[in-house]
Amino acid sequence: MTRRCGLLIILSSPSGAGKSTLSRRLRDWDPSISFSVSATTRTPREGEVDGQDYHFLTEAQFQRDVANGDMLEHAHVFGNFYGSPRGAVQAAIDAGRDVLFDIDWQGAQQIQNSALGPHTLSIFILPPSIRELHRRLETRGQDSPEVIAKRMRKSWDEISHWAEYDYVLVNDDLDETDRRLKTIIEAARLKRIQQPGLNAHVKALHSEFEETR
Ligand SMILES: Nc1nc2c(ncn2[C@@H]2O[C@H](COP(=O)(O)OP(=O)(O)O)[C@@H](O)[C@H]2O)c(=O)[nH]1
Ligand SMILES: Nc1ncnc2c1ncn2[C@@H]1O[C@H](COP(=O)(O)OP(=O)(O)O)[C@@H](O)[C@H]1O
Repeated sequence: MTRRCGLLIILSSPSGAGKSTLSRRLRDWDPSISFSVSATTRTPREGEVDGQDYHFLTEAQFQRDVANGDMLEHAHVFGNFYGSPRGAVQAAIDAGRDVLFDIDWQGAQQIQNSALGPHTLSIFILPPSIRELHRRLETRGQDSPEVIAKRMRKSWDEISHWAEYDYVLVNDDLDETDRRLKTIIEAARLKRIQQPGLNAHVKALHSEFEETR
């Protein structure tokens, strides 16, 4: 039987709109979803664990991985490099698991345009307002005022790609956004391409039909 290639679930949003929060909730809801731990050259935030939140690399290490073809996609965001290590994604795909990516629009485009494109499910998270986006970055309390200002300046660059995604959610009420996100994933899992076992099932139905008519 054809092996199932899981869904590649891509979440993008301007910084602070809530994708890390939603991504954590998704993984609690279904631990079989494999989170693609990105590599980055940015400095770890307080509480971030290497290998869990990100693989924190030097720029030389990052560029070496890119040159070796070890990044499925990569991009320069807010002055740092970010990329999705290919090996872990391939291992999850080989195990038939869904993979969750928290990446920017550049990474989303690269995966959508690759051979894996037909298996992607892309979701863009919009904030309810720019003012609320700013408030969330401030209340998250993890970035300096300069870093927050930079992310706010760049927010429109990200938002302007909203229409390139399969689904768009306005993350106003967190529980409601979370519920909608799970509904989208449940529906995508029922797409024909996600159920290769259907071919065998329909074949069996056909044999039975021929025998009984
Ligand atoms: N292309 C790409 N973007 C990434 C990757 N990992 C994170 N990003 C994006 O980089 C941006 C900054 O991420 P981060 O520094 O964690 O800040 P945060 O979004 O405010 O939590 C966000 O838009 C992420 O989606 C990756 O592996 N590839
Ligand atoms: N719907 C929401 N309503 C209010 N606060 C939210 C909501 N979603 C996320 N937050 C908060 O906003 C801040 C930024 O969220 P986060 O998930 O870190 O964003 P991102 O990963 O997109 O940068 C966090 O403090 C988070 O708890």
